[in-house]
Amino acid sequence: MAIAWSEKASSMEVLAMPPSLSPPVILTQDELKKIAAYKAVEFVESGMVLGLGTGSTAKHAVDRIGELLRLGKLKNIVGIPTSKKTQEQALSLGIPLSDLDTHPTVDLAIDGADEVDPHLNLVKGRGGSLLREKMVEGACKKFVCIVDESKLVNHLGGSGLAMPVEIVPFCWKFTARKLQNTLENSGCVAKLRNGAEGEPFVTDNGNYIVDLYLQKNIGDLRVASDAILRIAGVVEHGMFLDMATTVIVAGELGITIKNK
Ligand SMILES: O=C[C@H](O)[C@H](O)[C@H](O)COP(=O)(O)O
Repeated sequence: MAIAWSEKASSMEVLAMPPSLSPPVILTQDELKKIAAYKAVEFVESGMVLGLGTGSTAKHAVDRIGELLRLGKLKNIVGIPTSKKTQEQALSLGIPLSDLDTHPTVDLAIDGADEVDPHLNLVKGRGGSLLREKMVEGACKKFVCIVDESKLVNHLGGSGLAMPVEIVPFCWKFTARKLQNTLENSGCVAKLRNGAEGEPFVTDNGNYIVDLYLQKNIGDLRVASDAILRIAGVVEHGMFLDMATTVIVAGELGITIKNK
């Protein structure tokens, strides 16, 4: 399956696992995430402004950057975190932080994804951080996405899991209904995301998330994106179209690097 997906690569490199991790050792999903993350950090150079992603995969990359800084192997790094959680992690590791107001151009961002299609389009935001991620990764010269092979899909929405949309809390049911109606040809079901104790999940920006579940292919992604963004009440959606410049996939056969 991974090979069929790789055939769409504009440029692709398949790397063998390090000897210590070669089959028949069965790696956990978290170990695969860590392998992808460490590979991505090899792209980091001293003096860079870095977008620091959010989620269980990006966490490994942030840990590694902190470690290399501590060892003196990286110097003069400035990180721009994509969530409050990543901000806390980076601060705890002593990574100097900034923001897009001060550094409007980011050299490199490293972040995970929930889905990756054969054209390197992504679904992001199942952790709720899609807005800040899209702002930071949209300001990057290079965006390296890191995933384990379970994230590969034939088309966005193809996992059957959530396609997140950040919306304002005001009259959220109205906005959720509009979203569902807009994507009705895809058999869309829109559900408000709940957090702890059944309360609505609230993003770092004070907004809600509506998760879209699509029973059919969404079709033209640009058309769907534009239609979603035209709905008043929508802040941003989790489709990251043409944003990743590189995707690093860690799987049981090794690491695959796909470049745009
Ligand atoms: O909002 C969360 C982010 O978009 C994450 O990058 C995405 O959900 C992937 O997270 P994970 O690496 O934990 O699977």
